[in-house]
Amino acid sequence: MVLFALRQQVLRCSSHCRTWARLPQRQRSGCVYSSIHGFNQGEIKEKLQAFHGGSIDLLKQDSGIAVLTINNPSRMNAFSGSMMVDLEERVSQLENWPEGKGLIVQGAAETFCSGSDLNAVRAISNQQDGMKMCMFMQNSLTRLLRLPLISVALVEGRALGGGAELTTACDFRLMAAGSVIQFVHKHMGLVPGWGGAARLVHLVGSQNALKLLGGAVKVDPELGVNIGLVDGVLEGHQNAEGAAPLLQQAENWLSRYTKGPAPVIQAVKKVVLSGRELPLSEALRTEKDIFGTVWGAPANLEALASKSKHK
Ligand SMILES: CCCC(=O)SCCNC(=O)CCNC(=O)[C@H](O)C(C)(C)COP(=O)(O)OP(=O)(O)OC[C@H]1O[C@@H](n2cnc3c(N)ncnc32)[C@H](O)[C@@H]1OP(=O)(O)O
Repeated sequence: MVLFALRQQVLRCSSHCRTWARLPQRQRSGCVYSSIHGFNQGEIKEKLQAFHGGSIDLLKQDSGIAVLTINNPSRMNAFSGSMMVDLEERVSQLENWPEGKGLIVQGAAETFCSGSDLNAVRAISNQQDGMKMCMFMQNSLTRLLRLPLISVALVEGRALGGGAELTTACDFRLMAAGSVIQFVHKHMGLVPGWGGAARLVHLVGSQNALKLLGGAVKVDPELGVNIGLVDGVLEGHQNAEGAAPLLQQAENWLSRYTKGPAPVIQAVKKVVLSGRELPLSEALRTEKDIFGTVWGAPANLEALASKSKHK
């Protein structure tokens, strides 16, 4: 049932953009939790809104690459409750962006994100609220990862706790020299709850995931690359002499994958997503359907007419 829903989601968010946009949020979101799991999104949103501070800012650019900024510098970009709600809204905006091809997730003011805001955590430290927050963030980060955009986390400074989990909700991770990703949950008497452990196992394998979580290991760029968590290392810090600004470096890095028409780039992400999440026979059927959305479409006909050679 869940797999069928995912397949439908992958398809719907592909070719039938207008139909997709008309569907109720609940149906088109690809959420993990809904009312059948006893999850009431409106209720937890209202609760989270009470813990304000900071924002999640979205800039959609003509290049088809959007920049999502975690913006709460006075708390090292920790996620307040209202920022969790903001994130869910920004993800909805990105789900409805037909021209979109890529996404960069960064932190403001030279650091990535220090996880959930400990003031909010203290206020909702009871079991029930904790579970609701966990489900809310899992839904948002799952939808982020399932966007039909190629996404990259640009890690500068520290990505701690929930911030480390957020990096795993992107397709790729780039680290600036001197940066650290650290799943500090164990030191907080916790384990990841925003889906970070499940995604980490997929990214680096269970042995490495156990080491990173069990040892709350500080992952620097070199270790990150060695274990396959990190896809590239960027030169210097923002404004370092001689180096391009980090965001520019990340855009350059990403542009090799986002070059081309949006429907084709989105289809690329969708076939990989279905291969990643569905059993083989389901993934093959989904791939066939996604193939159907690009076969004979303008980009395909244009390429055929130009008799292009791939030398
Ligand atoms: C399922 C989710 C699990 C989680 O995410 S649990 C949260 C995990 N994160 C943490 O425990 C981070 C705790 N903070 C730290 O370790 C340090 O503040 C950190 C990030 C290494 C930065 O250290 P420093 O450079 O020395 O700066 P600092 O400590 O003076 O911090 C500057 C101001 O930012 C605040 N801050 C940093 N991280 C925060 C957070 N997560 N929640 C709330 N406030 C946070 C910190 O309290 C300080 O504020 P103030 O200037 O004292 O008012």
